[in-house]
Amino acid sequence: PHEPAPDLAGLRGVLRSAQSQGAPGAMARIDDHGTVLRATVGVADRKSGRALDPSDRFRVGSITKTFSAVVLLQLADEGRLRLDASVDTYLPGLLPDRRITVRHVLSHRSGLYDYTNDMFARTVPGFEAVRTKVFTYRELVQRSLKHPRTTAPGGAYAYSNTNFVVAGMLIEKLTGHGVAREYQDRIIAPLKLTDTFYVHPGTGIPGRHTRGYLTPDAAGAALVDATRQTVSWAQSAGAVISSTRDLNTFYSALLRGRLTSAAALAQMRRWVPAGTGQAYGLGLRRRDLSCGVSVYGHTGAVQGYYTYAFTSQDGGRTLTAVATASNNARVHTTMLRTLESAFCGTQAS
Ligand SMILES: CC1(C)S[C@@H]2[C@H](NC(=O)CCCC[C@H](NC(=O)C[NH3+])C(=O)[O-])C(=O)N2[C@H]1C(=O)[O-]
Repeated sequence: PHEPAPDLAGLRGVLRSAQSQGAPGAMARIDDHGTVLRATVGVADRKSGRALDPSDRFRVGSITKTFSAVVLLQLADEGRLRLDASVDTYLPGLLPDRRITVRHVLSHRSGLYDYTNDMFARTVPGFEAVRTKVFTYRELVQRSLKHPRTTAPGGAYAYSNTNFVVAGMLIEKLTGHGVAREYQDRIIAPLKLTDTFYVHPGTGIPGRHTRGYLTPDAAGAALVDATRQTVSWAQSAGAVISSTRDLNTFYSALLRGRLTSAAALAQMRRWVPAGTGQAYGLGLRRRDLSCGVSVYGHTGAVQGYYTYAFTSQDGGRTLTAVATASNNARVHTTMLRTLESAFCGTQAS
C-alpha cells in the first residue's frame, strides 16, 4: 500500500504524552524522500533546563545489534563466515552446544540465557553496580552459562543480549579488530555518520547530547541521571551512541542495499515470529502497522533512553524517535505510537 503522509501533529501529540508519563524529553525525526520533519518536547537536562534539540546525541541501546549483524553479514559476503556454521567453528569451546549456529545467535534462537535478567532484576541497584564496571565478553557469556538454555538451538525466538555479545566475539575473532574499528570502517565512515560513536569503556557521550534518566522501580522515587556509564554490560549488544539523523541514514541505507549484498539483506529479512505484529530477522526487527505497512529497524532500551528506529521497505521514509526515560512501561508503549504517526499518518487508537 502507498504510505500516507506523516501526521506531524499526531507525532507531537505522542511525544507530549510520553512527556506527561514521565519522560523529561522526547524527540523524533522523519526523513521522507528528502524531506526532513522534526519534533521535540521537554528538556535535554533537568538541572539546567536546556531544551532538547533534535540533533542531540544519545545512547541507542540494542540498535547496536543491527550494527553488529551488518558487520557479520558483510563478513559472510566476503566468504569469511558461514551463517549456518556452528559458533564452535570460529570460537571453539565457548558455548556448551555445538549445534548453536551463527544464524541462531543473530536471530535470538540460540537458547542462551540473557544475563541481564539477573543483572537488572533490581533496576537502580543493578545499574549502579555496573555503571562504571568494565567486563570482558567472556565474563558476560560466563554469566549466561550459569543458567540452563531457554530453548534447544534453532527453537523459538527468545531475546537475549548474550547472543550479541557472542556476535561481538565473532567480529573480533574473524577480523582481529575490536567492534569499534569494524563499525567505523564498515558503517560509520562509509555513511558519514558523524554523530555516531562506539565508546567503550569510556563513560562520556562525545559532543552535545541529551541526558538520560532512569526511572526507579519504586513509584514516585526521583529519576536517576544515567547518562554517564560504560555500557560495558552490553558492548556489541548495546553501546553505540548516535543521533536521530544518523540512525535514519543507517536504516535507510541498510534497506536500500547499500551496506550488504542483496543476498545478505535477504538473509537478514528471514523472519521468525517475535510477538504481536512483530518479527525478528538477523539483528533486525519487523513491525507490522495498523495501516498494512511493515517497517524495518530496531528498538533500544538502555538506562535513560528508549529508541525506536524504523524505515519503510524501500528505505524511502525513516523515523527515529527517542524518549529520555527508561524503566517506564507507559513511555515505552506510548513511543511505539510514533511509528503509526510516521508511516500510517494516523493516531493508532
Ligand atoms: C528488548 C528490549 C526492550 S531490552 C533489550 C536491551 N536492553 C537491556 O537488556 C537492558 C534492560 C534493562 C534496562 C532497564 N530496565 C531495568 O533495569 C528493569 N529492571 C531500563 O529500563 O533502563 C535493549 O536495548 N533491548 C530492547 C530492544 O531490543 O528493544
